[in-house]
This record gives sequence, structure tokens and C-alpha cells, in this order.
Amino acid sequence: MFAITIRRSFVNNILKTRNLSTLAQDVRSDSTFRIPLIDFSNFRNAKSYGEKRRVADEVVNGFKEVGFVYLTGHGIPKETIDQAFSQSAALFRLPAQTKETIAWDDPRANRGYVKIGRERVTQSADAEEIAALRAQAPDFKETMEIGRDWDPVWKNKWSQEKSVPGFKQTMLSFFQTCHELHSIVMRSVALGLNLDENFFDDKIDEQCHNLRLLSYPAVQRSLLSKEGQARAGAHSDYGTLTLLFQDSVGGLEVQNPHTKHFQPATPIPGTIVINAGDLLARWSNDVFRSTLHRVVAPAAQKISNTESMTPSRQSIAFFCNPNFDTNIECLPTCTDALRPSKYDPVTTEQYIVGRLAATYS
Ligand SMILES: O=C(O)CCC(=O)C(=O)O
Ligand SMILES: [Fe+2]
Repeated sequence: MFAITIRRSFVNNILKTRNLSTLAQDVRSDSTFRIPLIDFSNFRNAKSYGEKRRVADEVVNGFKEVGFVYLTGHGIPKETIDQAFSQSAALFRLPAQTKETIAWDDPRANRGYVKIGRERVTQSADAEEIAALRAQAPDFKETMEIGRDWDPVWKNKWSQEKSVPGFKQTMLSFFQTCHELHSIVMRSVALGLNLDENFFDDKIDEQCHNLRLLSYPAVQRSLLSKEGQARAGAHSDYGTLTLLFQDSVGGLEVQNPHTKHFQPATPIPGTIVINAGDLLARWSNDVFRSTLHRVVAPAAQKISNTESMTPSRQSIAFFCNPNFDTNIECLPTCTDALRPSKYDPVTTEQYIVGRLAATYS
């Protein structure tokens, strides 16, 4: 169950070359490496194949070149997103002992509250190496992980209704909304890869996703300047797509794979950041990039002559996965005589659970 297949040489290379320094002033920008901004309403409301195809090509090019896109015209109302953010903030405001009663405890379930320091995201797949990193430089964040609520085996860990009234209902409905958007974006991916538009439909319909609420508390800047320390260390995501909703604080950075420099993914109001994950890169024979990203300290506020505070930040990530029993083997249009398939087939469950088991303490 915990077996994991990973590109070991790729991982080792990244670990050797990765720049672990994490303060925003390290960022050098490169104007040729830009996250494209795509108006997805042109796909959702398209009246012809040609209109759909134009957007699909933009989406696929974004994932090929950068691995990240900004989506506007996604159809999720601002009030829906605001409501999810305010309910998330209310959950994190609960006392630590209350949050501990719904603690995350099993990578197969991947549900519940994760306190600061428990997770250390990294590219390494080596449990010992990750444990050492976690001890030295844990991620400065707390999270709440939510899965499909009707899972036959794993139950979500809900706080008592009276502690955050409406939380469960808001999150279940947000989960459904994100699932629906992801399904349409995957249709654009299919078209852009010259597959039938509905190619992925029956491979991604069981909602094996993970809705993650993130809270990055205000922190003294000096604590984030330690070598290797970040709000979230450099990593790629594990699944197919991640829908990322961020507030206006900033700090998310994306690695330019050519220069290895990290560049800011500045919050743009009304947009959702979407990135391709490792499983989609693998499924597509590396036609898509699963780009490294991290969360660093944005501009800090001075609290004394020697110390400054980095403001708190909130985000919500919806990690999209294929059905757990979907066999991830090279997509038919991503291989030919000159591009043999690089990876052995693996099921979603084998891959994702293995990665999660290594990441948490
Ligand atoms: O909080 C963010 O902006 C990014 C979080 C992230 O990359 C993750 O949880 O995988
Ligand atoms: Fe991520």
C-alpha cells in the first residue's frame, strides 16, 4: 500500500540544486517566464469546437511551459470563496486542544487538523531525510484536510457544529464546487492534448480529492530566515491539478525550471491559480510540468529596531486526484516512436498514499 515509485535521480538532482533560501528579496524575476492569465469563461460558454479549442490550447500550453496558470472567468462566485475563507479562519481560531480532537492521523485517510511543524513538504521521498528536515525546519503553517464525505472507509473529522456553525456545510459545498470546476478544466486538458473531450470523465468522477485549508500565522521574520525554513518548503503537488485560492498577502513563488530562480505568483483578485501535479506530469509522459513552488515571507512589518513581523496569510488548496483505482499509464497522445513512455503504470492510490506517508510525522 505504501509502495512508491518515484524518479529517484530527478529527486536527487533537485535536492542538490535546490536553493533553500526563502526570503522574498532572493527572487530575481525573468520576464520571459510568466504565469499566463486565461479567461476560462470562453471555454465554459463556448458555442463551437474552435472556441473551446483556443482556450484548451492556452491551458495546455500554460501547463507545458510553466506548469501554472491563473484562471479568470472560472464561474465560482466571489461570495462562495469569501465564505470558505471566513469559515476556515473561524476553524483555525479554535483553541489548540479543540483542534487536537480532530487531528490528522493516517495518510490513507488524509483527513483532519495538522498543527504547525507536523508537515514538511519537500521533493524528497525518503522518510528519514524528510524527518531530519522536519526537525530542522518545519513548515510554518497549520492545515485542515477534508476528503469526500461519503467515503466507504475514511470519515472526515468535523469539529462540533456549535464550535464553528455552518463549517461542515460550507466545506462540503465548496468541495463539490471545486470538483465541478476541476472536471471542466480536465476537459480542456483533454482537448488540448488531442484526446476526446470526455476522455478523463470516468477516470476522475469519484471525487478522491483533498480540500486543504491553510493558515500561516503571523511570525517573526527572523524565524523564517533560517536556512531551509519557509512557510511552505519547495515542493511539487502530487495529484493531477491543484486549484489554489490565495488571499492578498502574497508569498507564493514558482520556480522557473530553466533558471531555477523562484518568481512570485502574485495574488490577482478574482483569479484561481491552477497548477499541474506530479501525477498529471507522469500521465502525460512529462509533456506537462509539475513545477516546484514554495511559500515565503512577504514584506514584513517592523515591530522593533531589530525585529519585524510577517503578516498572517490564508489560502485554500483543492488537490485533484483521479479515481483511486485509475491506472496512470502514459496518455495515448503523449507517446510515439520518438517518445517512448517513461514510467511504469501505477494506480492513483499507490502513488498518492506513498507520497503522503513520507511527508508527515
Ligand atoms: O498556500 C499556498 O499558497 C500554497 C500551498 C501549497 O503549495 C500546498 O499546500 O501544496
Ligand atoms: Fe503545493
